[in-house]
Amino acid sequence: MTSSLSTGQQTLTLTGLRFDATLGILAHERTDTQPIQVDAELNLGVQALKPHDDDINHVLDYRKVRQIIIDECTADHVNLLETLIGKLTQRLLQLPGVLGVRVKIAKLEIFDDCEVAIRMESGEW
Ligand SMILES: Nc1nc2c(c(=O)[nH]1)N=C([C@H](O)[C@@H](O)CO)CN2
Repeated sequence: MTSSLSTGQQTLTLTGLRFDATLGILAHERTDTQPIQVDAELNLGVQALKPHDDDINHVLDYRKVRQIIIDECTADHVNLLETLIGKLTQRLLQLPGVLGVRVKIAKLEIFDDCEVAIRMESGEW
């Protein structure tokens, strides 16, 4: 990694993004939506400490990342959390400038006594 007083390792994070999706193997999970929560970290690599032109067009807009997460997770029914997190990870790795992805997807209403979730780390970290 380049070491300089004018650069740093940058990570874009979206935490606690909640929305409804159709996901799971049970009969009601095929017909009804359920709440899920997505946490995502995108490794943007070494960046200037300050963007040189302060222009939204020259950074990865987190509004776009948020919408991609929602769209990817709500596009189709899938049986497994593992399938969903794989699809989402692949999509986020395609974004410009993204070197690595860490994603966690939690189903919020499966158990009363614990949260159930899956986490994936892929690419460069
Ligand atoms: N490893 C997994 N185990 C289970 C999943 C899953 O996606 N990955 N899903 C279910 C059901 O859909 C669950 O929502 C109901 O218990 C069960 N186990």
